Amino acid sequence: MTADLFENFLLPATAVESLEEGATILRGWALADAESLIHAVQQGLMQSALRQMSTPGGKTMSVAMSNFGSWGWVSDRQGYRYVSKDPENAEPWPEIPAIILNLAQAASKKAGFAGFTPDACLVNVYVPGARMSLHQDKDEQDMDAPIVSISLGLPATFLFGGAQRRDKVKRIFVEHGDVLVWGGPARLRYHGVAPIKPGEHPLVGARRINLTLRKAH
Ligand SMILES: O=C(O)CCC(=O)C(=O)O
Ligand SMILES: [Fe+2]
Repeated sequence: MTADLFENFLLPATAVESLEEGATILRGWALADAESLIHAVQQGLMQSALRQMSTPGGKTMSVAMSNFGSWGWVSDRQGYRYVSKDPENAEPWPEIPAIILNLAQAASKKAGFAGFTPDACLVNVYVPGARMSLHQDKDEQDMDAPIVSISLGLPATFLFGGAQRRDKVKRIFVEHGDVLVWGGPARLRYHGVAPIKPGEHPLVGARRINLTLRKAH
């Protein structure tokens, strides 16, 4: 019996799927750390609570959000931007928990982007019915840095489009523990999330949690 038969015995399987040049799905990459990640998110949210922001056009977003890191993404009547303090409490955003930072850095390296140093972690919480319409992530200063997106809780259909809004969209089923990385030639791809289907996840209930790590500055 060979040793390598047991080499990865205790590690959950991670399958690496290439979506296109610069875009990778790491299936199950966050699975082993999921409980610790969720715990870290809950801790951070005690300091900077979830809130439903409004779009520049005045609509309330269906996704509830908060941020960890030196910079937090916000939206209001003035537009989209990164700010260093939580407008709700005028305090700096909580630090990015080490477990989240380490995982994002390992994932980006695995996907071909070594040296990723995110300074912003957007926390998106979806309840069934919540969605995110097609958009580009373009409020960051450094387009050389990739985006790492961690999915926890209820599954979702991630919409991954092209360089133009009208381009064909791939529908990607993402579930608890999956990590998406996109950067380089794929950095400005349109993307979004289809309405979350009703369901119950054993760790987080009727919710999907998404952590999006970026380098804002
Ligand atoms: O929830 C997701 O998977 C995507 C979130 C996203 O695209 C964003 O926050 O910019
Ligand atoms: Fe996005």
